[in-house]
Amino acid sequence: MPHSTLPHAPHYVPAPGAKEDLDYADLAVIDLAKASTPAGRTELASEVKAALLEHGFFYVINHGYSQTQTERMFDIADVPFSGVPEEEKQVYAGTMKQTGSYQGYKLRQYWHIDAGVFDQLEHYNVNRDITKRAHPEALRPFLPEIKEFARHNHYDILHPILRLIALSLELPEDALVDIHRYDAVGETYGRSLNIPITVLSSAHYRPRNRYLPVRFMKYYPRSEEEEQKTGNVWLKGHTDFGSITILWSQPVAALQIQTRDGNWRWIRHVENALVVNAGDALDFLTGSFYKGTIHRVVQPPLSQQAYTRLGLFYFVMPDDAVKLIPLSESPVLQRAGIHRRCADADAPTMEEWRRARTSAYGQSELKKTAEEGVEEEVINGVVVRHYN
Ligand SMILES: O=C(O)CCC(=O)C(=O)O
Ligand SMILES: [Fe+2]
Repeated sequence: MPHSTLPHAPHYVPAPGAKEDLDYADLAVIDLAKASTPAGRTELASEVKAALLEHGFFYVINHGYSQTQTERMFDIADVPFSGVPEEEKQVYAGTMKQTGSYQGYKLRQYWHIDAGVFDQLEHYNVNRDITKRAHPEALRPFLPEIKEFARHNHYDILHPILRLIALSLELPEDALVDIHRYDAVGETYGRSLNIPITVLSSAHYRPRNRYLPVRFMKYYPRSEEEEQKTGNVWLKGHTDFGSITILWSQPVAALQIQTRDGNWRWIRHVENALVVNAGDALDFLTGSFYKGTIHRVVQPPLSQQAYTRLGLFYFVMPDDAVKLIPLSESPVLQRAGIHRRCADADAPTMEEWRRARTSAYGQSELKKTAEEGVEEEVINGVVVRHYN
């Protein structure tokens, strides 16, 4: 589509880079341009393996979107927040607790953070059903571009990364691609491997998850009182629910990972790069060989505290019917030893895990543990921890 035909979106001006010298994590950079040849993929697979083992976070460059295309997506990402009246936002509010599913807005003050303080961030989750009434009016002109963005994330970024992860486990290249389909409408799958999934007949299987995993997210500066009561934590330490999360790097420093030695380190912004991290589903599928990485969001450093922070994400999950048990065919996992978080017979499907985690998040009662700042809850028989 030539640029002149695109609908106008006000330009979102991001904050300038952080001036402070922060304690940044040293993450590997995966150059996706090298993934076009078998030799390149072999090389990248070992880099991805090292990165997933060390931090569970890495950068991806050469992902196929130019700086201009990425900026345009950030402009669109701001529309649900700056371009939609508050009353209309209420109409499209999601019902996460009731349905265990993200759709539409998560409005501000929905999650309990700590000490009676609720969050100051909004997100807007896009669903696949792009019939007109499903989205606020201001967003409708951009639906074709959002759909194309989702398609690009799925086929041109996610699938190449999943091939590298499969190779790193010495599995057939498409082993993970096969359980992360874009359009899940009725077909059986898992053909290249004896993949541990619940195969439902195509006649009966209709995907219940109608939502594209695209998320726009905007954090607003908080009051001094809120900062104090929460120890500057904006979003508690957690692991993501899915297999991987693709975060489009943005300049406001606030995201931190908990390194394997227990320290919090900042994630540095890299212009037009992606920040990719492993979540619960990858942890289940690899018998904790690739662990979901704990991360949190805190108040930005002084030089960026006056700005909003706009995020753009693709939250990836295996198909709903996939049972989250280890890919025990992997010679790498066999050699490393497989650590199950629960017995295979009790393992949740992705749909069960997604719904249970979504409805509990920020709403459930958490129990303190013996460890300072660590709380936990039990979801589907599996212990889930939260870190302050
Ligand atoms: O805003 C960020 O940088 C991370 C947000 C996050 O961890 C999440 O939404 O799961
Ligand atoms: Fe997260």
